[in-house]
Amino acid sequence: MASIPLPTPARPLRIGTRASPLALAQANMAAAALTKAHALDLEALEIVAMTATGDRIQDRALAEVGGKALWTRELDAALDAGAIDIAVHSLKDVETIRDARFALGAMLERADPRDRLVVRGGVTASTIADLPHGARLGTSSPRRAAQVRRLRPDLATTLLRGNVQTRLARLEGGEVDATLLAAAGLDRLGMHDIGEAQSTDLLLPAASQGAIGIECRADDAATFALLKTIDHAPTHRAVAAERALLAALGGDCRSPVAAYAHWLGDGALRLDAEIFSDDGADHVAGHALVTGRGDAEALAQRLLDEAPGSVRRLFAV
Ligand SMILES: NCc1[nH]cc(CCC(=O)O)c1CC(=O)O
Repeated sequence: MASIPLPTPARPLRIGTRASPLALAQANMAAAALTKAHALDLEALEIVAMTATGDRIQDRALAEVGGKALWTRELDAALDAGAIDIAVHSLKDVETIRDARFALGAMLERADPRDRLVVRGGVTASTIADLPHGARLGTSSPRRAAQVRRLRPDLATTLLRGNVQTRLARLEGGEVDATLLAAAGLDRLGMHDIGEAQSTDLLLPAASQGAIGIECRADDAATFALLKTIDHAPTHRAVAAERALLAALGGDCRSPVAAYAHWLGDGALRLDAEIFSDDGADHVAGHALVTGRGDAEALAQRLLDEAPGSVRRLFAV
């Protein structure tokens, strides 16, 4: 570790992030991990915030906007140009197949991977099953929409976009009766009391949910070595399995896919996955013990083999 050149106030490490409050909180977590691991001077790190395409578009479903890398394009360009040294991402929003110019040096320890159900004032429900008949649930996630339609075909799922604060404001404004948000995001914003966590048995999370990934340029060996020192290996291996499954399906964060890997008491890694048709009417679920990429890919293939056409048609395999 002594051989890794550390950033200094004279040559600070520039940490690139999106400018949303959640992204900034995550960038500060990455900075804190580096500071703690290496007793760095605070001025040895510099946060560089930028707006992503996905942050600018608020009125349409991102699935409709199309195109790739809605959350990463600006950070990728800055990293490639040398304007920043590392980029901190909500890994859930990052494409599974990345340009070879970038290397994922670290994942921070995963936070609570669950979704929380948040209801507006005047509605009482702690689970999806409790929601009043016909309630309107807003989400921008095709996965959450499909899961909710499957559990509660009577609910009206509508589009609700924007960052966490915007969604909560629109919920309180009465636009919808309920929404689902990642516990990790709420907690990182200090909103520990907002919403009720939903069991992963009923509502399997998205691949990478709750995981923060930190990338550097693939040819920047010193920064890669620095990131390695704050990598949380159990998180990295679990999340890599989820991402391998999603990649094998040809999916991304806009696909109706849920995948969650967690460590069992005996040291084995169990990967659970579900894939849905758009309307949530059809779905396939399965799980496997995984020791590497191949096992996750095999589970993806098994799910596709078992899936009805309505589900299979969504995936590019
Ligand atoms: N797609 C938006 C997004 N990307 C990551 C998070 C939460 C933080 C995380 O999962 O690590 C969120 C908000 C949400 O889904 O509620």
